[in-house]
Amino acid sequence: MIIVNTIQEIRNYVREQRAQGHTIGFVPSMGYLHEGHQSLLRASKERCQTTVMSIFVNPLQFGPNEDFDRYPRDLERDAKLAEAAGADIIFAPSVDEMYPRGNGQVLTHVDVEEVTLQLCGASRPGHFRGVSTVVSKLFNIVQPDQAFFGMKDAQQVAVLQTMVDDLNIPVEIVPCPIVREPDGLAMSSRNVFLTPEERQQALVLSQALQQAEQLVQAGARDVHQIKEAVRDMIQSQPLADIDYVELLNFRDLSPILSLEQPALLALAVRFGKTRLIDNTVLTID
Ligand SMILES: Nc1ncnc2c1ncn2[C@@H]1O[C@H](COP(=O)(O)OP(=O)(O)OP(=O)(O)O)[C@@H](O)[C@H]1O
Ligand SMILES: CC(C)(CO)[C@@H](O)C(=O)[O-]
Ligand code: BAL
Repeated sequence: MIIVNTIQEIRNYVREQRAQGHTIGFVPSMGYLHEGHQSLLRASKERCQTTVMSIFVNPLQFGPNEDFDRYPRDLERDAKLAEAAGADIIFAPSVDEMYPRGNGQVLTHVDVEEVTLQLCGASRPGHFRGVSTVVSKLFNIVQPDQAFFGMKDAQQVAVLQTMVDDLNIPVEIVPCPIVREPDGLAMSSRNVFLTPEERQQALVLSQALQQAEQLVQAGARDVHQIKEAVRDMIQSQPLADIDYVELLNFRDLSPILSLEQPALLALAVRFGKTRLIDNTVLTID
């Protein structure tokens, strides 16, 4: 597995691949890889001739009281998992390489409006500004044909799709399905922080989403009623502390009163110090 740390090296590599006529697939990540990341790499490998993965814990998208310092990191382990799933090269820059002005600072930001107002955009102020700024930098550095993102971060996909549309960035955003543990918990690098008891109670998230799917299948259309059923089920677990449960129009994340299709049912819930997100897209058959 080739690992490079500088912008110059990854640019040189991509230039060589392009000279051979290869298309470039790109999987941006913050590392500490799991099967979710590997599914993105496999999707890229299927569709593109060269697959670049970036591993960068981006300080710009973390709030002052969030978990930037304790975010799990293990590049050696990541390199093995990335190689097994088909990555050709890892770009793992330092904070100074990405932000040479120092202290993770930039004077230019990319701000996507409207689709950042709700969900994680509301509960993590500045988060999506950090995401869209670093992803536009990464797109400029790697210049991929296609970029692969997990639907676990459904709002992130909406924000980045809006960014590439509005700024005419020549990359296709490819959303990929959520990968779950056998018991239903959505895979996340942050799952390692859960105590066994929190891990057990966190199963309620996927169960509550499934229950909502069943309610809709049985004819429920009232958004308030569906959200309340999800909240009640999550709150039955004493360690669960709800940040949000929202049901929005899937296309533009605008509020809805009664179920339209497709609709995004998204939630963020804390278990101890660990904040987990999950979602499902509700459709009416
Ligand atoms: N369970 C999953 N299924 C599919 N894609 C995933 C999953 N988890 C993360 N991804 C995707 O992997 C990419 C990199 O995400 P990231 O490195 O932040 O991993 P993460 O596990 O989501 O971390 P965390 O949950 O701690 O934010 C993103 O596009 C994200 O949506
Ligand atoms: C897209 C991303 C790599 C930007 O730092 C991050 O938000 C993530 O891992 O989802
Ligand atoms: N996958 C989103 C990265 C974050 O939580 O900051």
